[in-house]
Amino acid sequence: MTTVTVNVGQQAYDVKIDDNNHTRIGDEVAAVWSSRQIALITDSHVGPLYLADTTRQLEAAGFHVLPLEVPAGEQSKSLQVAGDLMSALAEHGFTRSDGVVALGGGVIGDLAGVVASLYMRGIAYIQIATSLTAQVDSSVGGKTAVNLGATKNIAGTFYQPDLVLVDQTYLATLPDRDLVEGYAEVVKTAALAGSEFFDLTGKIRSIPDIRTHAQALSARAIAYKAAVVMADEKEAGQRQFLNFGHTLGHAIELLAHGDLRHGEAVAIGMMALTERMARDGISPVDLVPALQSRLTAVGLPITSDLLGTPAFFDRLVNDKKNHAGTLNLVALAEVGQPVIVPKALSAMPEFMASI
Ligand SMILES: NC(=O)c1ccc[n+]([C@@H]2O[C@H](COP(=O)([O-])OP(=O)(O)OC[C@H]3O[C@@H](n4cnc5c(N)ncnc54)[C@H](O)[C@@H]3O)[C@@H](O)[C@H]2O)c1
Ligand SMILES: O=C(O)C(=O)C[C@@H](O)[C@H](O)[C@H](O)COP(=O)(O)O
Ligand SMILES: [Zn+2]
Repeated sequence: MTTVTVNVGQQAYDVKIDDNNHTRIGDEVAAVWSSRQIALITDSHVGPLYLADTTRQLEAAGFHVLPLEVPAGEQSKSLQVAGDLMSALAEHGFTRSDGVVALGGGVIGDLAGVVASLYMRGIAYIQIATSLTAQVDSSVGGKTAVNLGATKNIAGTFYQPDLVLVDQTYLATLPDRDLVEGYAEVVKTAALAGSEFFDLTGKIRSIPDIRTHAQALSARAIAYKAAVVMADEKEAGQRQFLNFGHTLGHAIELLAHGDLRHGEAVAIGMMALTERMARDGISPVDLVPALQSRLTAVGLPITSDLLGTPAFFDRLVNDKKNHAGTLNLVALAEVGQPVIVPKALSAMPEFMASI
């Protein structure tokens, strides 16, 4: 068992990484919560696989469980779905003594986090991370979000969970494409963290390699992310680095209308920005093939026709690192040395013209 403790202000919680966690859910939840009602939120892919057993374990530990299932996929990250879930909690008499457990990937974690943070102005929250994205990134740090129309993660909160359970056993049922999308966030984190972690990703040459090393990748990625979040929970400074690849990536993700997963779009965003920054002497030239080799080894896309289109530039305005018309782009001066490169939004079309 690897335990990473995330200490933010007056609140601290554990991220527990172990391939037996899926059998210990009742005990682990009971160790942090006394008896209460639990809204167990999952999606239509994870539910049929794990909802019944998770419910059984929580009930055996003395909890009353309200299972709530939403359609799988990014479209469930909406105010409508969040509102429907909160209405269900109200109908079932949930109070501030009750809690929300997210059982799923990043979509369920982000959505259930919104529900937990808004219902009665905040009730307790636990994440059981079942996808690689959730196990290396989204379950930790307290960013919750839904999308509004064409804008990604535009409504949300910073709201930390009481516990995160990570168990690579769940990945056995995760389809390859969803696994690989999560791996893009691993490459992002490794490039930010430094050469030791980045060199490790250089040894991942196939999808089976990701599965073999998932636990080690998760432990390293979460340790790095936890340290960043503890230093800057609300993204006033260094937490912006975790957005490497996301400014361009989120724009592409939205314009692809579901054809690209989040991690795939982030992979494209990391590559496009690094190529451009290398040309300006901000990023080292050899970082371009190093990133490209890690991403393409597992089949991640590295470019898109959507980059540089007028619609693409229109989307950049909604990035949370846009301050009064200046975009704070995250680039790498070296592996392990992220830097902020401010660019006027109005200068972006010319800046990216040659990509
Ligand atoms: N809050 C954060 O810090 C943060 C960080 C990274 C990504 N995100 C968000 O996370 C989302 C992407 O996360 P994701 O890749 O987990 O997507 P996802 O939650 O949609 O999961 C991907 C697919 O895998 C399925 N799935 C999940 N676990 C499974 C399992 N064990 N077995 C079988 N199927 C399983 C899901 O049903 C879905 O179809 C995006 O919305 C992104 O914006 C948030
Ligand atoms: O935790 C963070 O901080 C991140 O930026 C992690 C990202 O991987 C994640 O996709 C996040 O949701 C993006 O946040 P946003 O603030 O750009 O919506
Ligand atoms: Zn991300």
